Amino acid sequence: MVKVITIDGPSGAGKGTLCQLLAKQLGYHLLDSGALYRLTALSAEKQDVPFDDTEGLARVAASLDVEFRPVEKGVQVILAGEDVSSAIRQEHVGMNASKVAACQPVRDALLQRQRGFAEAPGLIADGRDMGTVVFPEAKVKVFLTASADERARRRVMQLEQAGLDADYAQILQDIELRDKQDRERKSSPLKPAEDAVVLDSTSLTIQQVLDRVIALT
Ligand SMILES: Nc1ncnc2c1ncn2[C@@H]1O[C@H](COP(=O)(O)OP(=O)(O)O)[C@@H](O)[C@H]1O
Ligand SMILES: Nc1ccn([C@@H]2O[C@H](COP(=O)(O)OP(=O)(O)O)[C@@H](O)[C@H]2O)c(=O)n1
Repeated sequence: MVKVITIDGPSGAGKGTLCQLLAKQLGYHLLDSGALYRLTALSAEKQDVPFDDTEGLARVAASLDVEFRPVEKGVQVILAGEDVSSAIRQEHVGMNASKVAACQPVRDALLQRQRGFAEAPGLIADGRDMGTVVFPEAKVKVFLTASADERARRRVMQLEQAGLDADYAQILQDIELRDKQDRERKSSPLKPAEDAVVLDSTSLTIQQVLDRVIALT
């Protein structure tokens, strides 16, 4: 049985950072499911598929030509031969990802692709519905949170470090809107699985978060 550890939670809680560290420490594979929704949004934008065209969006999701290439500083995301690692991290792409992610046919189109990442010796799965829908049998499930203020502060620092523009008030507003959309949608809403451990990282360092999750494994 492949071991799966699911890390779900809202934007900026520290999921991506934690998952990379866990994957490295445990020697497990990594699934960044949010990247698949971001790629669907970016591809739809490139192909002029409107965000209310459910069938069109599902076709885009089903036909994503994507490669996750491990590099020294994380993972390079290649879409149809083009490096879109930075492009998919833009705030507007995150917002559009949240729109396409509310569409059940898109979620259906991505489900098997996500499950395919579960290979020996194990998988760290990062997202919103990893513990509730995609890997409900996972033995270790974490729901990572932090206050909206702290998450916006972290995102501003992250974007600035990547040389991108970042306005705190705008980012806080975007984070709160995306939280609301993700929590209130009918399809796979953002919520802790019943058997998830809820971890609030607001006043924890990255190392403290990592230690607490390692202790659960
Ligand atoms: N516990 C923490 N304390 C302070 N900063 C953190 C913590 N966890 C993550 N960060 C930083 O916050 C930013 C957002 O983290 P990220 O892992 O991308 O969040 P998510 O994947 O949940 O959106 C990153 O720059 C990361 O280094
Ligand atoms: N398993 C997942 C992962 C992401 N998503 C959607 O994709 C968007 C972008 O996810 P992400 O994990 O890349 O976002 P951040 O937490 O990095 O801001 C989220 O706001 C969700 O709407 C989802 O619906 N289900």
